[in-house]
Amino acid sequence: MATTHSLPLQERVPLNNTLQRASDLTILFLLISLLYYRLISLHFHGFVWLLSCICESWFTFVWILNTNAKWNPVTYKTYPQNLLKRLDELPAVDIFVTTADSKLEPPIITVNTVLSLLAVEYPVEKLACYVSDDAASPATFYSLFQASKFAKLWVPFCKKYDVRVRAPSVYFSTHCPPSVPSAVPSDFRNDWNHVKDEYEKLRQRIEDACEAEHGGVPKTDEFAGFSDIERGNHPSVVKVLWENKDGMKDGFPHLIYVSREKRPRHSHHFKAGAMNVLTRVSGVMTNAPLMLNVDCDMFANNPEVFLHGMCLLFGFPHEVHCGYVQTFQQFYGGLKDDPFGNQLVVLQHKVVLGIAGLQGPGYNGTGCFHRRKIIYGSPPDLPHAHKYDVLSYKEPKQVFGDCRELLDSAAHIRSANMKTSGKLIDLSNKIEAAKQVASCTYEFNTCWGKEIGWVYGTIAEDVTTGLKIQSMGWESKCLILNPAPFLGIAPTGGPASLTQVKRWATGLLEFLLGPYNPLLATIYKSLSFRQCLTYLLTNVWPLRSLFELCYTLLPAYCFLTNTSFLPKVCYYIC
Ligand SMILES: O=c1ccn([C@@H]2O[C@H](COP(=O)(O)OP(=O)(O)O[C@H]3O[C@H](CO)[C@@H](O)[C@H](O)[C@H]3O)[C@@H](O)[C@H]2O)c(=O)[nH]1
Ligand SMILES: [Mn+2]
Repeated sequence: MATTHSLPLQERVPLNNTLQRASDLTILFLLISLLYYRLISLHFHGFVWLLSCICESWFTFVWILNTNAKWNPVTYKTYPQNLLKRLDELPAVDIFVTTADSKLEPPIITVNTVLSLLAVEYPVEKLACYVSDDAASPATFYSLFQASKFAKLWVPFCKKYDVRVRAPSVYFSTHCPPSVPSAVPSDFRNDWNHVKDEYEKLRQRIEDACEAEHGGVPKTDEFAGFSDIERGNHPSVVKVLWENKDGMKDGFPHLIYVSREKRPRHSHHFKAGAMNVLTRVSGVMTNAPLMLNVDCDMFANNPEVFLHGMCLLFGFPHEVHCGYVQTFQQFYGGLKDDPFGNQLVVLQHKVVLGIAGLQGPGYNGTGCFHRRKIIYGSPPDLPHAHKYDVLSYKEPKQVFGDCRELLDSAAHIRSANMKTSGKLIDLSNKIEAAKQVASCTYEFNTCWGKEIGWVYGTIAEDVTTGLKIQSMGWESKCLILNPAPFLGIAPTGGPASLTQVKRWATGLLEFLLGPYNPLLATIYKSLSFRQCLTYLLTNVWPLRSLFELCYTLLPAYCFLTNTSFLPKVCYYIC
């Protein structure tokens, strides 16, 4: 009989793409033939010919990058039922949710994301949820405080009736209770009505607080420090909203609110800065060996997502094969047929599946499980990888900063220990250390944002951080589930779409020209060559518009100047 450890947790499934390969190669052959013809006949033609030759060379280059990225598509099947037999061995996970603006990201959205995460199927005593609020918004804090009370009702309800979508706003968007075969119908209907009423009250309270913002926040102890808080100028705020004190298995995970210190004229490094603060605060508080981070508008849509993620993280013979697990980014409530392409469907279904067959998907910034030790700069446990280990040539204090609790917790993680101490933690004892590591000046003269943590100096901190990890030799895996693991909100069009695209384009271009260039990572570090080409495919995306625009203007130009940029076709009639 198979022992529980020999049961597989995952299975690699290569996808057949013979037709796709044949058509990609045919197009490549045609492109090269055209280029050859252009080159040998260049001296018979003028400027237009040269310009089309340059554009077509670019298209051929991009086509090669595309073909490489799509060449080896694979998916992974995961077997959480085999993991459930090893429930006691599951590692702890710290969950990070980031929010930055209570107007653009209304607290009710953050609250739904948080509630969906508190209710996932995973041993609750092994989870802690940290919310970073870069706006230091009293309304967000108040909403989370109210949500922690509602969670006492919501989490048991979800588990009792095996609710599939655990974001209450989505679950209660249907007007009548769904049928639950295993429940007594009247019990279920009563519970459903009661929880729905309570959710409505919660929603109303949050709405009122948002309208009033400052005025709507009660003057009780929990809200101390919020009455006259200034968004860009305040000390660190760390508050435990809910502590699963006795490590109760039928409760729900710890919930902690964090708003890092902000001072004018002090660089805060946007989301990367927030993520590094969350890493340190959780390091001194719960120090789980794994971390999941999501944007505040991405709720957990599949309650088993953690179990599936663990199957990939621990389903391979060596840790190097899975440094992080990135879920597919999927969206809800978008426009039909996605006319602006905001939902990234082609990118994910064609390109990302192909990259999954190489060194693995890049990091997308949300819906990703990381090993904490990787964020702390540890290379995979392989003999040749140690030259990139930052700790091997620096004092821990120079790397992590001067906080005893953080140094101890980092040493524990770096010793490759997957187990937390098992002792019950008293979170209130850790608040002072947490505030210290969330201060503006903590990172001075440390490696945060450079060798360790989320990388600074770019708007696309996710791409750079993922590249840095893969440059150490780590592979990653892509988790695709049905129903989708997380669902987010994509801009539907208009200025919001353009702002997002402009930001991504700037970030990707900076990245191509900056020190974290994938070519350098392949030459000097352990990024594989084909993986480097996949990074180039996304990096050159902002430049593509120049060549595409130029090529589309050529016909009009030729028409006006009575020239031609296309080869003449001669027909011989026999
Ligand atoms: O100073 C900041 C700025 C942003 N955020 C949070 O970062 C997340 C992403 O920011 P958003 O403005 O929503 O950017 P998007 O373009 O929607 O995000 C995509 O692109 C980002 C940059 O590449 C990634 O970090 C994200 O995970 C990815 O979903 C949100 O939760 C924000 O609340 C902060 O916490 N602090
Ligand atoms: Mn967003």
